[in-house]
Amino acid sequence: MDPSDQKIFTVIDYVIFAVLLAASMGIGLYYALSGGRQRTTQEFLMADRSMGCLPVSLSLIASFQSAVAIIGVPAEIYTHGTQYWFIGCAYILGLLIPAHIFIPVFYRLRVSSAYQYLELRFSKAVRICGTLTFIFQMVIYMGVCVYTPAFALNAVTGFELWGTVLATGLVCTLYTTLGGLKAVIWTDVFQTVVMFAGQLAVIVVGVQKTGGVADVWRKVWEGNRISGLDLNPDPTERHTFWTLGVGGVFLMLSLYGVNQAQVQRYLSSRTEKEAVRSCYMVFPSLQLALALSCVMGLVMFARYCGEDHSDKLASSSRDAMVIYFVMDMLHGLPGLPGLFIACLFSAALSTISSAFNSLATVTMEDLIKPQYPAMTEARATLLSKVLAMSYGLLCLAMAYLTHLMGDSVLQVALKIFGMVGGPILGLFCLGMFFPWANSIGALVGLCVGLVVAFWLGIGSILTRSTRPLPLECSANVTIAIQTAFNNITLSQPSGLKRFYSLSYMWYSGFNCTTVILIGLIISFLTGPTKEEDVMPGTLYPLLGKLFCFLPEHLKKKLCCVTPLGQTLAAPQRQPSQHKEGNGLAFPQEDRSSLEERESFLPETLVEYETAV
Ligand SMILES: O=C(O)CCCC[C@@H]1SC[C@@H]2NC(=O)N[C@@H]21
Ligand code: NA
Repeated sequence: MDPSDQKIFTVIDYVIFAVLLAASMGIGLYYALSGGRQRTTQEFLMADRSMGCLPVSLSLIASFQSAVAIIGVPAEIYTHGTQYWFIGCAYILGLLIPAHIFIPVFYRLRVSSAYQYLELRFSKAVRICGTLTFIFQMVIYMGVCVYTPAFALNAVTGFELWGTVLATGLVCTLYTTLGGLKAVIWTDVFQTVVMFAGQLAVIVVGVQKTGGVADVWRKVWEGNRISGLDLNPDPTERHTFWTLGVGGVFLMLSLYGVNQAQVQRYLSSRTEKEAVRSCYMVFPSLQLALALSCVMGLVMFARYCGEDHSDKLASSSRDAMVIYFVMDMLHGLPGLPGLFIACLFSAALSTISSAFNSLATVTMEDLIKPQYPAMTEARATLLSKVLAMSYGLLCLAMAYLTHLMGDSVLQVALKIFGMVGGPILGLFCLGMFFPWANSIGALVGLCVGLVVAFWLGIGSILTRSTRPLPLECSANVTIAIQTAFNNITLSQPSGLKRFYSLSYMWYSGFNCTTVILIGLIISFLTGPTKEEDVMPGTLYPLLGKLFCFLPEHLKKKLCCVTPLGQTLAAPQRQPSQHKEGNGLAFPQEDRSSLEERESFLPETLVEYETAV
């Protein structure tokens, strides 16, 4: 079946796609005209901190589950087998650590942007560098997210490419600009449901058309697509339990721990407990999303293994082959191709809108407001909307740049997170877990971390070649080819080549560690910070918890838990400066939330608060 010539999309398919765009617009308009009508930045950027854990948890998933995962993961499973599924093991620590370390610290500082933390802990310069790094990361990532669905569809179905990119970009910019974070979160909820429905439809139809579950299982098993637990410790091995299960934890922390898009959702929760609960609720839904995309890849393999389809897709990549598979399964079933298109664009829209909104937030809170503190709410909100619009247009330009990247889109996205998200994670860990770290150490650490990350990333693009598994699905052929492959002992790269061949799944962990090490070394060289000079509430006594077996005097030196009774030197700030939202001082809190904070913050902080 060559889909490009057959009429795939009936009217109903276009209607379903149009309904998705209209529904998203409708939610955007609803929040533009209801509630506070998006008149304050607290509402536009923080949803009035009024959200419940269900919408927040679905929105957390939608933010980093885009068309890249919907297309890239099945392509990954089809090509390399189910090893990638072990990334699910990283979701355990990857969500527990944000829930019990990052969320409490951010929530109790009541900041609007994660990068305000960097000023409280270090200095304004560190905050600005962190913000600019985040903007860089999200703009590139948005480009990949806009481009992926449009390119893949165009390659297979002739679906109008730039018209789609424009329609997606404009609809998304509009409802994000009109409805603010409330609209983004509720459209994310709707779009996540559509995303799951679309993938489920493809799996059900695909299994049915490939001869049923037993047949599919036999083919993927004999096709050597069910990967065992690969405990190979070699860090240059692309996908093993270690690179995915452990390296993936750092990837998850860079996204669900310190990425502004997720931090903003945690901070938009009604209470800290709601925020922690929403983080817990991400786990089952994320596992479901991972399972759906992996099973889709297995069904696709079962359908095509042994047949040679490369002629039909000579030009396009494995990614486009996923769309070919979907259209091959769904054509002739009116409405289902449209449902999958809606699923693809739901995945893209929910990620892009989260990126727009978080970019507008940090630009306002971290770059503009501190320069113009006297700006009125009305002007600040208007400016936030203009920013959301301009980031929308910028991402369309980035979409074109994506055209030039080589790898599979999943690999491109994960490399971006590793190369840029890793150093940012390192910066926050340096601040939260190491009281001695000072601003110079943080700045130099971040810069060196980014330079090394890009040196490694670009080096790997220039030297990398992944070895796909053979596409045969009869056991003996596959094993024969497999052993032949293994017998070609690839000359083990040495020195710099070995450095370049580090698995991209280790980028987050490697770059995070670089920032921490360099940051600590420079801090010690330039005079480490004394723990009493550190702003209370910006440290988490991780070392104290890790080394709880140490004797008390050693622990005191190591882990910054200020013993009870010593009141901290109250930072030289007048109570009048306690302004909500600028994050530069602790806002006056009513007793209730103060009690809530008691459980976590070093006791002395409570004394400090009551003393002030
Ligand atoms: O889908 C994307 O846009 C990016 C690819 C997935 C990003 C990471 S992988 C681990 C975690 N699980 C997800 O579904 N997304 C993030
Ligand atoms: Na998404």
